[in-house]
Amino acid sequence: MSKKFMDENFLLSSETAIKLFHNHAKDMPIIDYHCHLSPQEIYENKTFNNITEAWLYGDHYKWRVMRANGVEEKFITGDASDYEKFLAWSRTVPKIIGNPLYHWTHLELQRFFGVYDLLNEANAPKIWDEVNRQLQGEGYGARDLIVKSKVTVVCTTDDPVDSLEYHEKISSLSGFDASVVPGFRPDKALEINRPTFKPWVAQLSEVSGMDVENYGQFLEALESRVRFFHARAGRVSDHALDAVMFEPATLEEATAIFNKALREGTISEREEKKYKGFTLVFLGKLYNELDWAMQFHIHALRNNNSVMFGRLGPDTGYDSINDGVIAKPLAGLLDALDRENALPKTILYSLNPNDNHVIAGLMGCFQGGGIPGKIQFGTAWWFNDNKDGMLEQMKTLANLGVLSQFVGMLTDSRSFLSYTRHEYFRRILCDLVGSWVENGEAPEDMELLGSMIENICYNNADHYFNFSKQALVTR
Ligand SMILES: O=C(O)[C@@H](O)[C@H](O)[C@H](O)C(=O)CO
Repeated sequence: MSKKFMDENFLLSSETAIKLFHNHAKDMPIIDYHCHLSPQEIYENKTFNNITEAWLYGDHYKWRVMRANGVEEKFITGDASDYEKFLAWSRTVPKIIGNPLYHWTHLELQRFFGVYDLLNEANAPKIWDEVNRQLQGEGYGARDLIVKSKVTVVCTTDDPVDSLEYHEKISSLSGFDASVVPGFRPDKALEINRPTFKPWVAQLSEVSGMDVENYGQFLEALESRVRFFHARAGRVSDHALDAVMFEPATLEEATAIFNKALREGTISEREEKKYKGFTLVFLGKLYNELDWAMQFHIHALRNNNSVMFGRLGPDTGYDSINDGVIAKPLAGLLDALDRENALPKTILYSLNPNDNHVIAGLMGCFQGGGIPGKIQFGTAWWFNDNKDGMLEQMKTLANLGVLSQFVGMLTDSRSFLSYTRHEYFRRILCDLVGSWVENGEAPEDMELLGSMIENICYNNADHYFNFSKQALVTR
């Protein structure tokens, strides 16, 4: 007898898993420590004219499967109407069984709108009307969805030159208890060989109010932005290391490379490794001083379709997974910081599951400082953000490290309806631990296991990130 589709025990295959989820995971609040939500939309409590706005305007996960199902771009990112785009998505959903979007779509319909129908083209008009009726009613603004999802912290992804005006405005809102904190994402400061570098250096000078005519001034201005973020409750950085490039370098070498890049525009691969090596160590030491967590998102292969990149820009569904050597350069980078007793709390994610054991093994080389889970193997990211990817990441972490110190899930999303990904993760986590109990691999000690589950769902992240409860810290 097959289980009912997505019932209250969805993904839970044992009595132990059911108890762990319903008694310990389900009602825990959420710290979403990495996402791409707009602080402005949060501040403005953005409402959605229809479900296409909320679901399809920025979600390249959906765009990819629509394309793979033969939907014309007109109905994805083109000039079709919102209703036509919703119909195109409704035709796609029955075809994506096995993809996590099939579950996420129905979880979001269930949890936010009380709709338990399977979305398809036939019932699309009815669901469109019902969901839009609710969206246009009370309680469906961006902030309402955050509160409804029991989110206590939203950590956005922000460029160092960002004014953070909306984070400041949100912090002065009364009656909105969630903290919306900035995440320091200095990719443009590191990507010295990209055309964005020189204009970004000029922007850095302008927003910091500091001359940036040499590398020393560049580092001073960059530091001023770290402290600007810190004063606004920023406590995490995030780096996209599409390739892990590290070579030890002196200040003089990094200075010469910086000047050459500004003067000539391009530098050699070795020079790039040295520049990134020195700059990442400089930033890592600063993160450590401020007790920030440093995140490395490794091995994305971005913007592979040059025609569509030219037409739509980045983060539009044309990225994939990079491969290459990360073990030695990553070890060198972490060791360079550790040697100066300045390795911050660090979370390592790789888009390439082949890196899982490399990361989980390396993680164990730099734990310490009395900080539980100081070095984290980050939750299954992007193309790994599915049942198999999550299980692989958690089993690898358990086998090579300490699963009970894991800081758990994040949405990494641009949609305010994505918080059900935390529920999805929590169900998979509880089923994994429950399976160990069923097999006699873990004791049926519900107090012990319940505490482990609650810690992974929330308490570990609360302790690890120590986000200021005070939304704006003037320090
Ligand atoms: O942070 C990143 O670089 C990626 O998460 C990127 O933003 C990507 O578009 C994404 O959202 C994957 O979930």
